[in-house]
Amino acid sequence: MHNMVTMRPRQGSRAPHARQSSVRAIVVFNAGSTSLKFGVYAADAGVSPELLCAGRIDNMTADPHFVVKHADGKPMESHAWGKHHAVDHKAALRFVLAWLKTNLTDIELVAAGHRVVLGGERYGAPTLIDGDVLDYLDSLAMMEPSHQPYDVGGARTFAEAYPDLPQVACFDTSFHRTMPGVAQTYALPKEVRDSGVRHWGYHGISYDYISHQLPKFAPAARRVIVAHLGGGASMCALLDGRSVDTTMGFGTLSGLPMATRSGDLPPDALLYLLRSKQFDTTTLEKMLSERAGLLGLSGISGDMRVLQKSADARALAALDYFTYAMMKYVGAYAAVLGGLDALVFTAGIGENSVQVRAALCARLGWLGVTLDENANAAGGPRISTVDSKVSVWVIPTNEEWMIAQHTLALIQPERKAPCSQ
Ligand SMILES: Nc1ncnc2c1ncn2[C@@H]1O[C@H](COP(=O)(O)OP(=O)(O)O)[C@@H](O)[C@H]1O
Ligand SMILES: CC(=O)OP(=O)(O)O
Ligand SMILES: [Mg+2]
Repeated sequence: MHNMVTMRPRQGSRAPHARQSSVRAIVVFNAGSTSLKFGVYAADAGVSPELLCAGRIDNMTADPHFVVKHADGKPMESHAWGKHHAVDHKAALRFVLAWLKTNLTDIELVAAGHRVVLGGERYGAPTLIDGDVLDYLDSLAMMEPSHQPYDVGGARTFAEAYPDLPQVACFDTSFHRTMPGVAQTYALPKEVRDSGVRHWGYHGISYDYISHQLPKFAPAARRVIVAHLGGGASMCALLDGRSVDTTMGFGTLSGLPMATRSGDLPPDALLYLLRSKQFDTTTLEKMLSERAGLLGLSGISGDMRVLQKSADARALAALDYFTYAMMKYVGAYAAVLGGLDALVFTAGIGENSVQVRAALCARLGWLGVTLDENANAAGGPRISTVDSKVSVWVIPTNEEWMIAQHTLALIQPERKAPCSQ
């Protein structure tokens, strides 16, 4: 075990011998739609990546907050920019790098790992990054414009600061390449399917992590649905730990309604909006990704914390719509799986919203789900009663740990990749 990382004193100079005792470490970045998360992990520790400190910049477009914690959860640093201030992903990553450089006296960075949402036809597994890889991943921004540019931009920004360090990209889409052909396909002519219009599926790094955690809690569960409910939200049907279907489709707008993203919308409605000239492709995309979903439905906010506190009927209607959409997919995926053994909630909303978990479970009584209200209020891990036919869990995701594991495995090929934390 390494000692807890130390913070450099704000005033005064670096300890003269800090370099000799420095800990070799990697930094991992996870750029989400509303946040930039990062983790610093020891590079030379045992088989499992050892966290040294972790942090995040949350609510980046409205009220950005920077928080860093030691591995044991003790606060290390916090900073707020103030309301109505926006921090973009490039500025956020630069801020984190500057903070690491200034404040961690005993860390020597040796590599970086990045979450990249879309790996395309070329990458079904994590890869070391070079200029050619970045150019290919950049070219996919045409398919997924809301995360891909700043995911790839993160690797480019890191390379500006540390041009000689290796970097690794881990893809959201990789985990879903186990889906059967029928679930990866849209009913389109071959030349269109061949141009990359297929059901990619996202949040795969998170599902991969959960698939390795769940057996510790529910070893016999074979037919599982995981609900990753964050700023972006999706559900995944897993059979024996492998993805067989998932709600996000070609890009990150489809499937469940999200904070500000529409979720499923019929193609004829999109054509109508373009044909009637209410929107062009740019304004349509902006509306569907920034003004739709829970924000569009409620007219109040896309932030679940705000909606849950509101007594406004529009907020209640938006919450109702959210759990209704989830219920429909649970029904569909129970059919795909031939039944259901376990349901897992994860990510910002899934881990924290007692209300959303209760509302979905209440809709799933027909499937044999019985909620334990006290356990739900306490945050789990098990939130279903002992006699519930389907066990229900709250398991915090850890995409950063998963990326750290892949990054270490690629920069140290002799290292044996463990399956679980
Ligand atoms: N206590 C809470 N109750 C309900 N929702 C919450 C709570 N804390 C965070 N959230 C929701 O979690 C979302 C962010 O989740 P996260 O997984 O971090 O998102 P992302 O990776 O997409 O940035 C926000 O939309 C926020 O509303
Ligand atoms: C893929 C995606 O939507 O990611 P996030 O939920 O982190 O925005
Ligand atoms: Mg996320």
